[in-house]
Amino acid sequence: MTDYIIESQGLTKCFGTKTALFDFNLAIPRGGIHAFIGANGAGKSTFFRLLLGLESPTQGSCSVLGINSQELSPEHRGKIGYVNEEHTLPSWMTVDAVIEMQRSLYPKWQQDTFDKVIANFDVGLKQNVGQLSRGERAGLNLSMALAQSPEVLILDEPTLGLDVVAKQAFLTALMHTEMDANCTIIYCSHQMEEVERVADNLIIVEAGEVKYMAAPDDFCQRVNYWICDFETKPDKVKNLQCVLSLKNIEGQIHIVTIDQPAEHFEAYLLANGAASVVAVPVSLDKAIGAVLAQNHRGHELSA
Ligand SMILES: Nc1ncnc2c1ncn2[C@@H]1O[C@H](COP(=O)(O)OP(=O)(O)OP(=O)(O)O)[C@@H](O)[C@H]1O
Repeated sequence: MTDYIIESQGLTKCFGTKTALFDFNLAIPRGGIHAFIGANGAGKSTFFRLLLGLESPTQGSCSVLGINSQELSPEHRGKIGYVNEEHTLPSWMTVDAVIEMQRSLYPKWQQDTFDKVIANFDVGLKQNVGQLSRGERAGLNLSMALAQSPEVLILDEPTLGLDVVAKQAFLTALMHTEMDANCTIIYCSHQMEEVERVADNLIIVEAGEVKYMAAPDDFCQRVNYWICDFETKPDKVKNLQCVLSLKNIEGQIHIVTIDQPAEHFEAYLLANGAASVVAVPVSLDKAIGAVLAQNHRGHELSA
């Protein structure tokens, strides 16, 4: 039987008249890095807050480590790490005092992990936390979260605002530690190059629902990209359900489809006004971009 470390069933969360999550069903197996992807306001952070028991569901339920999120004890919480974009830490304390505080709170604290990860960042132990740069604060936060030896680590936009070097250091530290510690990492980011680099599994959230869950390569294989010459306007093609996007770029029609066998679709295009059809490889970035764009703006056509 699969060991699911995170599960949700029929999870719904409304804020007044706004529905942030609706019938959100998910089962995440233990281990690996699972990337949450979705447009702004899709419901990702709301799901994390429900998972951590910081909010209560309107309907349905979710669990982490096999425990209903509304019933997490301090001991369970000690097995869950959470890092968000704000990297909130007590600004008046010195770095070594914060580390000492964390070390005393987490019985499974691993000093060697902390030392290895913090070595990627230029953090002085005697500095006040408030004096650290954003990247240094992110590094300190990640080092402490990983040293806690969490079974689940939730990273919600952890690299927001970091420069390229700090971002690389963050990702390198994260990937090495994940392999060592075998914890399950939930990684939420809008940065597709990061997702491409770290994710074993993609969870694409759209308007409060789980839309797709697949390994990155499997997801890419479901998406096709076509460049065609049309003699007439491809209006019929535009409205097909499998078409994620259709754009006129310098007189050629670029079409992205999902879950549509390539040979069938090529024949369909040729039978419906295309004079020529060329299939081009799809990057993960493009595949995800097309899925998110569909929900954002609907299909585009300026033919
Ligand atoms: N406390 C709240 N009160 C009212 N509405 C809320 C509250 N928290 C979230 N929402 C709404 O719920 C929806 C989902 O928000 P959420 O923060 O989960 O999105 P997200 O996917 O994390 O977005 P982003 O990528 O922009 O961070 C949004 O429309 C948001 O305005």
